[in-house]
Amino acid sequence: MKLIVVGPRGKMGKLITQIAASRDDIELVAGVAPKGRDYIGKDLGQAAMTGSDLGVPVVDDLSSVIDDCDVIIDFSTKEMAMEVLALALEHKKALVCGTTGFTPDEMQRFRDAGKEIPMLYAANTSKLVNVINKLLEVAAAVIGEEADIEILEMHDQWKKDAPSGTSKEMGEIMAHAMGKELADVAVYGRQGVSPREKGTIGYHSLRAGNIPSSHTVYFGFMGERMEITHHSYNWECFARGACDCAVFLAGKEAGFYTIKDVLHL
Ligand SMILES: NC(=O)C1=CN([C@@H]2O[C@H](COP(=O)(O)OP(=O)(O)OC[C@H]3O[C@@H](n4cnc5c(N)ncnc54)[C@H](O)[C@@H]3O)[C@@H](O)[C@H]2O)C=CC1
Ligand SMILES: O=C(O)C1=N[C@H](C(=O)O)C[C@H](O)C1
Repeated sequence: MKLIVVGPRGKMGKLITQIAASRDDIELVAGVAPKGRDYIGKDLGQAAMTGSDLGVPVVDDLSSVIDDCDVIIDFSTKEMAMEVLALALEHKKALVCGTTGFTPDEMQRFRDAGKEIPMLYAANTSKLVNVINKLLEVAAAVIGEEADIEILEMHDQWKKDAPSGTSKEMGEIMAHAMGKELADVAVYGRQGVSPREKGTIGYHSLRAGNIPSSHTVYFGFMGERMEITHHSYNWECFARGACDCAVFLAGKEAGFYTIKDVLHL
């Protein structure tokens, strides 16, 4: 499977390149970085610090290399991800997008892309987080209307979006399990009347230091509470999952896929 990595110097792009370079079932064909970076034209192995040259370049123009690949992995910015999506559609290439921070309309463009290309969107590519999502679905269906539900997510100080893509997905899963839409039940920050209406979902985002990613969902009852938590110690779990998603997508029919398809959840 021939792979292009967008943003190979980013936190995720670097790890994805390193993991892809170590796998027998992935052949890297290029990295794509922003114009003006001093590593444009250099070996992808140098840009992503894989420890040895990979014999393929970092370019600043995806369209110049896109026809050489089977799958593109994009963990970049919401602006770049939209450009990548447009080129993937034009060149009929499979795309794994793990970038977060999109509006509902932008998310719909990814779903629509599945009519023309193999498209996999995953706000979180950790296996454990996706297992947690199943637990949340069950918990919300059983106690969602009785509990005070609060999501607390923590990330590094550089993260551009809040709330995290994962917490939005967790909220959607719980809202749907209660037969509702997230937009109708999400409350951001501890504002307004207290206690809050049951069945609503409170959102809290912390940004500090270099915390890779933590998500905790609290289900508060009188006299007891339940917490469902995931902590990552670094970004490797997400990078491994992203490579698994790319291998899964290679050779697939056009369609909108999620990591649940990859993990059989
Ligand atoms: N789905 C998941 O499991 C995960 C998703 N993410 C998401 O991935 C995205 C990236 O996160 P990080 O790696 O932490 O960010 P980062 O800021 O470290 O990396 C972003 C990369 O995108 C590149 N980029 C920006 N504009 C570009 C352009 N025009 N052309 C080519 N490359 C461009 C930058 O050069 C940089 O290398 C964020 O949206 C984040 O929320 C992060 C971790 C896990
Ligand atoms: O930016 C990050 O770091 C992460 N972003 C994703 C998100 O927004 O949920 C996934 C994970 O939390 C790490």
